[in-house]
Amino acid sequence: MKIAMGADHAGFNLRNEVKAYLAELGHEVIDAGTDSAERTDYPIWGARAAHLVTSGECDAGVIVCGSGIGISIAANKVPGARCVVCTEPFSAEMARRHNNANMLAMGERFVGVDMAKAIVDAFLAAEFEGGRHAGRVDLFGRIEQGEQL
Ligand SMILES: O=C(CO)[C@H](O)[C@H](O)COP(=O)(O)O
Repeated sequence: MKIAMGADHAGFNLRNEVKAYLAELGHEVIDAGTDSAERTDYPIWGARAAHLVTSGECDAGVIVCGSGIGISIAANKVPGARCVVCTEPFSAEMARRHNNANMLAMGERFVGVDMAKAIVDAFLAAEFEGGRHAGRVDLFGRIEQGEQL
């Protein structure tokens, strides 16, 4: 798969670890930055990674900040992004199976490297189930269009 990545300063180290892991697994990583551990603003990197996914350039995204929260909020402001913060693998699996999540966010201050790898494995292995879940995911798009459900 082609995977977009992004991180702020607080997610920089974990992003690098996960990036190397994804490459080991044979995935192609497009890194939206940041490029150093210098303090920066996570919305920039979440949005840049999200645009790589929603444009179709990448198949999925993995983004990291201190908690995973802020960068996921930023990513979810980009129409078409469905980003979830996960601290354990089962949430990552369910986010794919039921919610068709296309981006995973994690917090370097919350999860260690081994847990992050397990979360990524679960996220990438799971597939959207469609069926009754498809209509619900379609509603996300209608909300983005400004529709009041
Ligand atoms: O987790 C985050 C956003 O949700 C950021 O990484 C965190 O807020 C950065 O904090 P600081 O500037 O104190 O390093």
